[in-house]
Amino acid sequence: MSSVGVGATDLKAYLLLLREQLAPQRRRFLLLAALLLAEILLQVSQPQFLRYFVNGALNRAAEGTLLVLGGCYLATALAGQTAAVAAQHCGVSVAWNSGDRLRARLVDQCLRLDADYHRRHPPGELLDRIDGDVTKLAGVLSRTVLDVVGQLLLMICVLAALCVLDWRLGLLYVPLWGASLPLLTRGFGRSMPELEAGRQAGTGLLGWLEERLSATEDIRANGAVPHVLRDLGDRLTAYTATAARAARAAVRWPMSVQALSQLSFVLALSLGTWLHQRRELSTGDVLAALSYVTVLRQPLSRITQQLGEFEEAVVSLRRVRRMLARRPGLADGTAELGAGALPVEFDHVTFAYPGGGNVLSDVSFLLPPGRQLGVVGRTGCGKSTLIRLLFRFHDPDKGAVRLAGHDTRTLRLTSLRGRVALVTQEVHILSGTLRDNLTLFDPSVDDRRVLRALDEVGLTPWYETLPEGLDTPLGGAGTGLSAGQAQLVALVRAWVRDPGLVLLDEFSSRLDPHSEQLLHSALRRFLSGRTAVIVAHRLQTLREVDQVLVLGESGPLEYGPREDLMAHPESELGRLLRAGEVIW
Ligand SMILES: Nc1ncnc2c1ncn2[C@@H]1O[C@H](COP(=O)(O)OP(=O)(O)OP(=O)(O)O)[C@@H](O)[C@H]1O
Repeated sequence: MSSVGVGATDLKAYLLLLREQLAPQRRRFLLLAALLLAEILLQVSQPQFLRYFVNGALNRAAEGTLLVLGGCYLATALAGQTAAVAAQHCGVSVAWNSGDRLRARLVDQCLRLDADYHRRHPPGELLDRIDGDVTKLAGVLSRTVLDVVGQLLLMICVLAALCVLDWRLGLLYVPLWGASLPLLTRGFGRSMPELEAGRQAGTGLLGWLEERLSATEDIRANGAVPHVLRDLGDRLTAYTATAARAARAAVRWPMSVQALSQLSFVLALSLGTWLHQRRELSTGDVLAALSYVTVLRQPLSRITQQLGEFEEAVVSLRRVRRMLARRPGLADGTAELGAGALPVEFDHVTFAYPGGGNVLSDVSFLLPPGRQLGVVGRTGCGKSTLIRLLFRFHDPDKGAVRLAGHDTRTLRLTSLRGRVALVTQEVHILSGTLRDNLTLFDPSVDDRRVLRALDEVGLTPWYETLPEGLDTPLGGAGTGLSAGQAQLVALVRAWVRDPGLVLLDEFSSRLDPHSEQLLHSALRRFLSGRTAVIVAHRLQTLREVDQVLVLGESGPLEYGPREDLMAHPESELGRLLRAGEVIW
C-alpha cells in the first residue's frame, strides 16, 4: 500500500469500516445526523433575525415586533448551542462504541497471531495500535463524513443567503469560496508521509519503553540505569525530530485556508461599507452579511480540521488494516481431539527457526497414552523447541508431529490448546482475583474443582491465609506471589483444565527443596492417567517419567525406558548424570 497521499484504497477501506462499525448503531448515527442538520439550519436562520431586528430598530418598528425578533434571535442562538452540545455528546458515544468494537477485534486478532509476530512486535507497539490508533480512528468514524457533508451544506446555504441579500455579495463570495474547495483538496493528504513516519516513531518508542520497563529489575541489578537513560535520550531526540516534522506538515495546510477566511472577512467589511455608503444596503443587511461571512469561516476551518484529523486517522487505518489483514503463520485445521489421554508421536521431525540452522534433526518417538516422557540434554539443544512444536507454536519443516494419530497441522487450534496444557517457568499472574488467575476468566469452572486442585498441589495452607479466599485480588496492586508460588499456581491452572497431554518445561526450577518435594507428589497424582512430556534438568523430575529422550546438538542421542537407560552405565543419560548435566 502506498504511503503517499490519501488514495482510493484508503477511502474504500474507510467507508467499509464506517459501514461495519456504524451498522449496529444506525439509530444513534441518524440522531447525530439530525442534530448536525438542526445546528446548521439554526446557524443560517440566526443572521436573518439580526438583520430584521436592526432594520426594524432603525426604521422605528413596533416594540412588540422588535421583542419577538430579539427573542427569536436568542432562541435560535440557544437552540443552536443545544443542538451542538447534543451532537457532541451523541458523536462521542458513537465514537466510543465503534472504538470499543474495533479494540475488541484487534485484541482478538493479537491473541490469535503466532509467536513469531509477537516476537517482532513487542506489547508496547501492539498497545499503541489497539489504543492509540483506534482512538484516532474512532473520532473520525463517527463525525467526519457528517461534518464534512454538513459543513458543505452550511456553506451552500450561507452563499445562497448572501446572494439573496445582494447579488454583488453573491458575485464576490460564490467564486471565492468555490475556489477554496480545490485549495482544500490540493492540500489534502500532503502531510501523510510525515504523519506516518511520526506515528511509526511513536510506536517504536513505546515498544522500547515497554521492553525496558518490564526489565526494570534486571536493569537495576546490573547497574544499567544510566545506559538506559542515555539510550532513551538519543531515541527521544530522534523521535522529537520526526514528530516535529509531522506537526509542521500538519499545520502548513490549515494555515493557508485560515488566510483565505481572514481575507474574505476583510472583503465583506469593505464591500458592505461601500454598499451601505451608496445606500444600497441597510445597516441590518450589512450586519447580516458580516454575520454570514463570519459563519462562512466555520465550514472551512471545520473541514480543514476534519480533513487534518482524517489524514491522521488514515495513517492509523493503514496500520490497523495491516494488523487485521495479517494471517497467523499457522493455518488452522479442522480435526478435533477426543477425550482422555493423548498418544504423542514425533515422526522424523526436523525444525529450524527462520534464518537459523536445524534445532531438531530427525527426531522420532512414540509415546503411548497415559505415559510420561522426560526430555534431557544440554542447554540450547532444543528441548523447549520440541515442547513448542507439540503446542503448535511452530510447525516442523520435515516430518510430522501427531497427537492421537492426527498431524497437529490438521487439528483445530482451539481443540489442540484446549486438550494440551503447557506449564513453563514463565508464569504471568494477571490482575484479577485468585479464581480468575486459576480459571483464566472461565466462569464455567466450578469453585470445588479449583479448591481441589489447590489442595492437590499443596497450596491449601497458603490459600487459607488469603483474606478473601478465591476472591483475593492478585497481580497489580493485589497480593503478590513468590516465583515458586506462581509456578504452583500455573500447575493448578493446568489441573483445572483436565488436559489429555501435559507439557512441563522446567516448571519446578524456582522451587525450594521442600516445595519441590510437595510438587512432585502432587505431580504424580496429576500425571496419573495423562500423557506428559517433561523437560527435565533434575533427577527428581526424571523419576516421574517412563521414557527418556536425550537430545544432542545434532539430533536425538538416545530414547528408551528410563529405568533401562539409567541402569546402563554406557548410556547417554548415565553420562549426563555423571557430568552433572542432570542434577541429582
Ligand atoms: N524464537 C526463536 N528464534 C530463533 N532461535 C531460537 C528461538 N528460540 C530458541 N532459539 C534457538 O534454538 C535453540 C534451541 O533453543 P531451546 O530453547 O529449544 O533450547 P533448550 O534445550 O530448551 O535450552 P535450555 O535448556 O537453555 O532451556 C537455541 O540455540 C536458541 O538460541
